[in-house]
Amino acid sequence: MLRMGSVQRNFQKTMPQLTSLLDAIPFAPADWPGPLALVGGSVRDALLNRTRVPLDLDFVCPGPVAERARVLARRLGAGFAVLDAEHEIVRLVLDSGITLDFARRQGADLVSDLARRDYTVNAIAWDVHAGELFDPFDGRGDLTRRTLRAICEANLVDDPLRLLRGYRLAAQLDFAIEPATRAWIGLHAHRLAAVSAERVREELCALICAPTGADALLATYRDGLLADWLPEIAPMEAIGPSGYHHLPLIEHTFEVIRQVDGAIADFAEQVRADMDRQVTGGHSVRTLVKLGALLHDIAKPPTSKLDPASGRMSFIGHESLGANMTRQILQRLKFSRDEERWVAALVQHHLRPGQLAAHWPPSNRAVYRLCRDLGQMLPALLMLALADRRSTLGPQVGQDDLARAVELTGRLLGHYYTPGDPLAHPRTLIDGNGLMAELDLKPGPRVGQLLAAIQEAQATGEVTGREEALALARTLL
Ligand SMILES: Nc1ccn([C@@H]2O[C@H](COP(=O)(O)OP(=O)(O)OP(=O)(O)O)[C@@H](O)[C@H]2O)c(=O)n1
Repeated sequence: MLRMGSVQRNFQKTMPQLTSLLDAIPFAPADWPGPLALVGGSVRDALLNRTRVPLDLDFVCPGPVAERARVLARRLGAGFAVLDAEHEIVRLVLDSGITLDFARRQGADLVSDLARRDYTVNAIAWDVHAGELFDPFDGRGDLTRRTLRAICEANLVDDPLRLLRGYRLAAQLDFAIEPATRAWIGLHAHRLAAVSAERVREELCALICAPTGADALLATYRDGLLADWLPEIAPMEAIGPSGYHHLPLIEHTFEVIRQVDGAIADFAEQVRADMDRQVTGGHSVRTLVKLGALLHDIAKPPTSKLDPASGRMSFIGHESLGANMTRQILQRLKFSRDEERWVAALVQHHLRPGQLAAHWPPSNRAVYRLCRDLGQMLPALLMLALADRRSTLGPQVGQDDLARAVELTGRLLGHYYTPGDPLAHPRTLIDGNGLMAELDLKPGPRVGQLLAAIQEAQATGEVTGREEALALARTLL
C-alpha cells in the first residue's frame, strides 16, 4: 500500500476521512500508466480541514487513464461516465455519492499541469503513490495567509470563468483576494461575456449562496463582471433612498440578499428544510429566494417617475415589469423553466405580504388569495418579503412594522403547513365534472370561473357544503 511519510501523516491528521477513503481504494502503482495525483479543491479543503459535501476527488495521471479508471470502476462497482473524451476526463460515482474524476495530466510533468490551473490554493497535489504533498506555487502559504492568488494573469485570460470563480472561492473560503489578482480580474472582467451561460450561472448561484455572498456579488458588480450578464443592475445606481428605503436602491438590493438567511433562520425546521429542497433545474429554493432578492426591484429604474406635487418618486407597475425582466434574465442564464417561473413569481408578488400586513388583521379572503396564487412558492415569497422588510428602515416605516411582518409570516406559514387548512388547502366541495353535470354546462372558462368563486366563498365561510356551492354557482349563472 502507500508509503507512510511525515507529510502523509500530517495530511492524515488534517483530513482523516479523506486518507482513509484513499486507503480503501485499490490504487496499486503498477496498475497505472504513471504517478497518480489528487489535485484541486479536495486537497485544498483537506488542508483547511473543511468538509466537502458532496465529496468530489480529482485525480490526474500521465498516459492513457480512461481505460484504467474503467477497470477501477468495475472493481469498486461504481458508475462510470466519460465527461470529456478529447481531454480524457472520466468520472466514477461510488454508491456513497462520492465522485472520483480521473484526467490525463496536462503538460510534461505535474508542475506544468499545476501551472495551468487557476489559483495557487487549487494547485497543490497529493501524490497518491509516493504519499507526498507537492506544492510548487506555495499554495499552503496562501492557505495560511487566507489569500486567493492567481497563478498568473495569462491563466485568468485562458479561461475567464476563473475571474468569477475567484470571488466565489474567496466568499466560500472567507479569503481575501490578493491585490494583484484583483487588479487582473478588473482588467479582464469584460472577458466573462465569452463564457457559456451555464458555467456563469453555476458560479453565480454558488456565489450568492456563500455566507458572505451578497458582499462578494456586490464586489463582482463593482469590478465590472456583471456588466454583460446582468446589465439591468447598473441603472439601479440612479435611484437614491426614499421614504421606505433608508439606503440607495443598489445598496438596499444587496442588503435584502444579506437578510435572506437571517429571515429563514428565525423560523421552524420545516421552513428551513423547505428552503433547502431543490426545484427542477437543480437549484435550491434558498438560491431562488436570493435571486429574487437580487431582482425584486429590478424594474424600479424603468418605471420611476417624479411626482411634482409631493416631490417623491413613484414606481407604478414595477413588480409586473420586474417579473418580465426576471424571465428574460433567467432565460439568458439558461435556468430551467421551473426556476424561471419561481423567481418571476417572487418578484411579481413580493409586495403582497406587506399589503396584507398594512390592513391588520388580514381578511380570510386576502389570505386565501395569496395562498392560491403562490401555492408551494408561498414560504419562499414570505422569506423574500421578510428579508425586504428587514432591510427597509425609511422615515415612512413604523417601529412595529417589522414585528407585524414577522407575525404575519408566522400566521401564513401556520396556514400553509397545516394539512386541510381551509384557507391554504381548501377541500374540493365540487369538481368541474360535477358542476357541469349538475348545471348542464359545457366545458369552457366559465366552469373554471365558477369553481374559483366557490373556493373563495368557501374561504370566507359563505359556502360550507356541496349544496351551498351549487346554489352559489346557480346565482352566478
Ligand atoms: N475554471 C477552472 C476550473 C477548475 N480548475 C482546476 O480544477 C480543479 C477542480 O475544479 P472544480 O472541481 O471545478 O473546483 P474545485 O477547486 O474542486 O472547488 P469546488 O469543488 O469547491 O468548486 C480546481 O481546483 C482547479 O485546480 C481551473 O484551474 N480552472
